[in-house]
Amino acid sequence: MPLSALYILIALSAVMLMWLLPSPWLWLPLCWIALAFTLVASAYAINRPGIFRKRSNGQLSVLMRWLLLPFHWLAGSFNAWFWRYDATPRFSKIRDDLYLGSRLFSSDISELQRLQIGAVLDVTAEFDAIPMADLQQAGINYLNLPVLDHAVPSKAAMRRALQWMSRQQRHGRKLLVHCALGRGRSVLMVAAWLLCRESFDSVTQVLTDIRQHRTSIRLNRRQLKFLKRLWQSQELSLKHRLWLIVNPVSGGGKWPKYREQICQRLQQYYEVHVLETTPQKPAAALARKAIRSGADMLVAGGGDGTVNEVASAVIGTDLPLGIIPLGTTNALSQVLWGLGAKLEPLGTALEAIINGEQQRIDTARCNGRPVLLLVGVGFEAQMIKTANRERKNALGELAYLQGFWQAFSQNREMLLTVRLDKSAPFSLHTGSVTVANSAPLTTILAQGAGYTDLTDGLLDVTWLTPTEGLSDSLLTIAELTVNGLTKQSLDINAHHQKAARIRISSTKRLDYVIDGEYFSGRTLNIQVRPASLNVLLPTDD
Ligand SMILES: Nc1ncnc2c1ncn2[C@@H]1O[C@H](COP(=O)(O)OP(=O)(O)OP(=O)(O)O)[C@@H](O)[C@H]1O
Repeated sequence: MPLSALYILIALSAVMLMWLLPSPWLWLPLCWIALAFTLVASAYAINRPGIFRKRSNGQLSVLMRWLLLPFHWLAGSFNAWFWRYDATPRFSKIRDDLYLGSRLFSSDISELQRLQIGAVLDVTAEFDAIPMADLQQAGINYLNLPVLDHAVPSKAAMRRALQWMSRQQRHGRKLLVHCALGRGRSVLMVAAWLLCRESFDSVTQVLTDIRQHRTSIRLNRRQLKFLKRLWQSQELSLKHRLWLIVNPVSGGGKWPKYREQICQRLQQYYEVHVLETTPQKPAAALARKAIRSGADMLVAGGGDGTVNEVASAVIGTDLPLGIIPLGTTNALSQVLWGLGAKLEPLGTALEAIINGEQQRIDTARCNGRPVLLLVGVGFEAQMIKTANRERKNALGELAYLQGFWQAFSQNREMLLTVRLDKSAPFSLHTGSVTVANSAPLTTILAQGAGYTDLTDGLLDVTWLTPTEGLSDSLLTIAELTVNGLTKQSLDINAHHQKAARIRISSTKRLDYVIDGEYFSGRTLNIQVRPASLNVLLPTDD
């Protein structure tokens, strides 16, 4: 009987009991049982492991844990009963660097350490993993690929897990793949992994091989069919699938000039798919499409606006983001790669994508939109408004300089109410406020502290005291420049504070920019998202 049918039967039995038993005291638990099993049955019917809301740290959401408590109780009791009578060892060695096993508990950490396991792939959707802090303390990397019991993962999710396994292996880490009982879902992943890595004549052969090390393995018909289809269509390969999303008009149209060079180099290492943006097909939509198609890595080719849009699709996931700076200023790559971004932007970018390392960086959200660089109110917004596409095409970076100077000389002031974290709101009379997640030295208005840190889990708020006359404005610019060069805050006309949550409001409509794109509104709610984006950086050597 399919599991969805069994669960719906349990739900119906609970409803029947409610009808048969007159006691209202029993209605609440029976209602709970009926609801929990109906939800789980629907998730099984349409293969949606997301119902359990298992997060990337392996923990289930508190709400779903409680809502589905009757199901968890049944599943947990069944597994406990099964383990009691099952003679299969908890962990079976399949290869020197590969183990297959059943559900893990915190008490298993010492055994994992004894076996020198360095990475755990958990393919359950319905159970909490060992707390991340315990795994980290034991030096064990963790990935969850949520799959429902007796079901199969999506092809894209499976490819990502295989890439992760490949990375763990490259770093010399022994792998343990586990599900609840170590018989089905985890076997599917181990078989797929071995088919990628070694040479076999058939799926049956690889399963026979695994069975020699763990006799109790048992793929159901659906899992077997899934594996055979992947094997026959030659989709079990470890060549990374890279989606390059390019804005062809960024930087005055740099893409047509470099297209061949970029594609030729990347194709030596990746299966490359290119998608070009149009005003109707924005980069964010193309990035989401790439993820649905099974991308292992996304690369944004364009200016900071394009990078921001592509990043919006991968923030909060493990998918790595590469950047090819084809824009006018390319502020984010300046922050990430330092001088390399200016001296040899293309070479540095390709090197990072091909041989680079992944690093998690902070991002932020402003009024529901992602922020990689900064949110600017006042001068920054005026500057971006002046530096429109035509001016950027004609003048390049000078367009920004022209806009910056215009904004400073017009010196329009605003009256704002600002609240930093939980402190009391204060009124601010100013020409410029920036809230920066990251800003290179050239983003002068964000140099209140003289530097920004992409990994501190905080945002840098810089605001300027109103100036009177040109000489005063020049002194403010000089102060911000000195801050940036010395990484110190002079705190004369430019003031700075760090915060994780910022609210800026005004009685009038405000123009503001997010990563160089222009918006307007009365209130800005900005919040940092620590370590939420996985970017590719060149290695030190
Ligand atoms: N095919 C296209 N034609 C015209 N505009 C486009 C196209 N594709 C994307 N855009 C627009 O381009 C803007 C993003 O540009 P992007 O930031 O990548 O480059 P840039 O402006 O040259 O660089 P920088 O941000 O460094 O100044 C977005 O507003 C987006 O809507």
